[in-house]
This record gives sequence, structure tokens and C-alpha cells, in this order.
Amino acid sequence: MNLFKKVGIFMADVEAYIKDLKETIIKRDPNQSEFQEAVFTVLESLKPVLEKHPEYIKTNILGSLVEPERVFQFRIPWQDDAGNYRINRGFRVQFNSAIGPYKGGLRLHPSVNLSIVKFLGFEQILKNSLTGLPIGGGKGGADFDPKGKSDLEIMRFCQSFMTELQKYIGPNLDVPAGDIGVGGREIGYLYGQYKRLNGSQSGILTGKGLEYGGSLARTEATGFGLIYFLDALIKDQKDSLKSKTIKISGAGNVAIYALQKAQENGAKVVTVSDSNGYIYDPNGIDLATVKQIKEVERGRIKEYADKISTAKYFEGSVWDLDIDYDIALPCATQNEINEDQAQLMVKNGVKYIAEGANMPSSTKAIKVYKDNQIIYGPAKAANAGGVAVSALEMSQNSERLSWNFEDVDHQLKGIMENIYKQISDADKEYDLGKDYQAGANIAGFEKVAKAMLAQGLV
Ligand SMILES: NC(=O)C1=CN([C@@H]2O[C@H](COP(=O)(O)OP(=O)(O)OC[C@H]3O[C@@H](n4cnc5c(N)ncnc54)[C@H](O)[C@@H]3O)[C@@H](O)[C@H]2O)C=CC1
Ligand SMILES: O=C(O)CCC(=O)C(=O)O
Repeated sequence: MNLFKKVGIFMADVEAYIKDLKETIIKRDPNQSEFQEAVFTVLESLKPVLEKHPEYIKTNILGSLVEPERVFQFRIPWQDDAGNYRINRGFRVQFNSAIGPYKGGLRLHPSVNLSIVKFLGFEQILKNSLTGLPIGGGKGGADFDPKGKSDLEIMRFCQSFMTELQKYIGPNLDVPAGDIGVGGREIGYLYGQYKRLNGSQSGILTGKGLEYGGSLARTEATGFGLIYFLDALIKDQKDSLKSKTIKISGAGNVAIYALQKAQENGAKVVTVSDSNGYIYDPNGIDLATVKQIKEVERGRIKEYADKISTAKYFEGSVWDLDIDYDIALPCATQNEINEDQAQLMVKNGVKYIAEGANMPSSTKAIKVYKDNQIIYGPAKAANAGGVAVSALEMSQNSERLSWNFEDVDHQLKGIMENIYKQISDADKEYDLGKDYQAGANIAGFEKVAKAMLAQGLV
């Protein structure tokens, strides 16, 4: 008799099923390391759910979940200002539509490849489920580097990108949005091209300008949502954000609005960064200066130190800066925190980490957090505010209305508090000992799994 036997399934069966699935994934796509990392973490978390639900193994639901419904890869030809003909590679992964139209951003960055788009699309399935809104998971992008490009080059690139992408998307099918390298300017060019080719005013993208169907608070949503989530998590530990010292990485959309909301809650943020280096300002980062450099001048973060005398600029990663602080908010990119940097967090007295970026902590870094009782809010829960307000933008577009800022912001706060409650409830139900990563994976998965089973062979 197997001691792990619970409700009709043996722990050994679960282990064998997961092992087999992992081997299949590696065999199918041996070079997709980011995708494997994201999927394997989720599979590990779901073991207790599989023990309870033999039907999930019987129907091989995880085999379906890890295989995208559809993947597009395409050529993007465009012309630079010097008249050269340039070619980039574009992607859209329509991962899972069990609970609604595919929803997820577009990333423009030289590192974009199928592994990265698939990891992001996979994470998006469970994240979107946690929002409680009817949106499935998708993601896309191109290996285009927007850095140093003129406005006209960006416009020509976006028009060419949409010329192909428009064949595969639709307001009830797949609604892209922004991500790294895609903000209001890019969404405008993409939307304009969609309209030229299709002649319709459908809410085909979210993150649109306020003049043409965008939602108030979408710009702020991911950063504000991160702090609403963190606030709920911290209060549940009988602690508060007030007077806490925070390190933020990144200086883009998510970082800027996390900085703003953290300051509004009485915390002191002492760093921001970009891919070259970071600013350390022990007096607290000045929000208006960061906004001026990044949103208006589109400059590099080192310019901050020329404007603010108390600040210093350092080349390299902000996670190597050795100072005492309370909260880490990675808001730049995937795998920005390695095991050694996580060990430094422990030495620096960090108590909480909440992820604004997608998968910013390596698997080994997360083990360090867990081994050292750092309370860890994983990306798919902590940064879900952006996509949640995107879904609210879709609702406003459908009813041809614009809600006011306070209304959207209030709904965002409620959604983030509810996400914390769902993952904390899952943590308690499965007796995980404040493992909110597993809690998020389980809570996000259960709704998608029920929807998939209800719809038959999917
Ligand atoms: N914009 C959104 O609504 C959402 C974004 N996210 C995630 O948040 C993260 C940041 O996205 P955004 O702020 O939208 O992008 P962004 O393009 O506005 O800013 C990205 C920031 O990260 C920095 N960065 C990029 N690569 C880096 C590297 N290798 N090392 C250090 N810094 C680096 C850039 O310099 C920039 O400051 C990404 O992981 C994205 O997937 C997650 C949910 C929603
Ligand atoms: O708003 C959206 O649809 C995109 C959000 C996104 O890409 C993300 O949550 O990572």
C-alpha cells in the first residue's frame, strides 16, 4: 500500500505523470529554456492538485495546457531612415482560450524568440485566470530593438508588424497590448494600421490613447496593481508599507508607477535601473525626474545623476548593490535575479519580494527566498493589474463608454486584493506554508482546468 495514497491516485502516479510530461516537453523543444523553466515550476506546484483530482491525469489536461493552441511566426520587412531594407522576425502565440479571447502583450526587444514568447504566453494563462475576468492567454512580439530608432522608424516597423499580425487577431479572438518596448506610441501606430487595413473601429488592442478608446488608469495599472497586491500581502502579515525601504529595478512603465504608488503609501524607494546600470539615491528617488527622463526625453537612467546631486549612477545590476532594505520589486525583465543576488537579499535583511516583471527571479533564486522565509509574491499574481485593466478597457469599448479614473482604479484595487485572497486561500487549503508561488499556480490553474474539461477535448 502506497503511503501517499489520497483520493484514488498514488503520489507515484503523479510523479510519473509529471516526469513523463517534462521529458515530452524537452524532447519537443529542447532549446526553449525559458519556456521549460516557466512550465516546470508550474508542474511542480500542481502535484497536490493532481493527487486530489485523478480526472486531470486521466484527461491529460496538463498535456493540453503546455501546448499552445496556435503559434504564428512571420517576417517583418521595414525600411530605416538611411533607406536600408531591414528584416525582423515576429511572433504571436495563442496559448489558451478556455476562459476567453487570447489576451497578452507584444514585446519589442532583441532577445525575443519563440521560447520567450511561449514562456510569457504560458504565464499569461494562469495570470489572466487569477484576475477573475474572461480572458485567455496569449503573447507576441518581435526581435526588433527600439533603442535609438527615430519616431518614423518605429512607425514604419509597427505598420509592417501589424500588416501581418492583423490576419490573426480580432476583438473576440485575440486582443494584444503593450509589454517591454511597446507603450502608447507603438500601440497608436499599430492601431492606426489595423484600422487602415480593416476599416473598423474595434477594440483590437488595449493600452490605446485616451482620445481613441483607451482606458484611464491602464498606463498606471501594472505598477499601481503591484503595490495594491503588496499592500494586501503585507497587511496579512500584520505589517505595513509605511517607512519601508524599497529597491526597484527597471525604469519603464511598470517601475515608474510602482515607484509612484509606493511613495504614496509612505515607503522610500532608493533605486531604479535600466539595462546598462542603476541609480542609487539614499534620499529617495525623485519621481518627476524619472518620468521626465524616461517618458518625455526617452533617455538613459544615468542622466538622473546629472540632475539630482544626492544620487549616484553605477554600471551593472541593481541586485549587486549591497545596502540594507526591506522590499525588492523587480520590474525590468526575466531572470534578472540569480542565486547569489538572492543570497545578498537575505544578507541585506529583505523581508518581502513582489514581482512586477515576468519571471524576474531564477528558479534557484526562488529557492533562496523560500529557504530564508522571504515572503514571495510571484509575477503572475503581483503584476496582473495591467492585464486586468486591459480587460476593463475591452468592456468599456464594447459598451462604447469611458469610465472615470477613480472607478477603474477602485476596480483594480479590488481585483488585486481578490488575487491575494485567492492565492492565500489556496496556500491554506493545500497547507503550503505561505508558498504563494504554488498558491498562485494552483488558484490560476483550477479555473482554467474546469473550463477546459467542460468544453470537452480541448
Ligand atoms: N507593461 C505592462 O503592463 C506589463 C509589463 N509586465 C512586465 O514588466 C516588465 C517591464 O515591462 P515594462 O515596464 O512594460 O517595459 P518598459 O519597456 O516600459 O521598461 C522595461 C524596463 O526594463 C529595463 N530593462 C530591460 N531589459 C533589461 C535588462 N536586461 N536588465 C535590466 N533592465 C532591463 C529597461 O531599460 C526599462 O527600464 C517586463 O517583464 C514585462 O513583461 C508585466 C505585466 C504587465
Ligand atoms: O494588458 C495586456 O493585455 C498585456 C499584459 C501583459 O502582457 C502581461 O501581463 O504580461
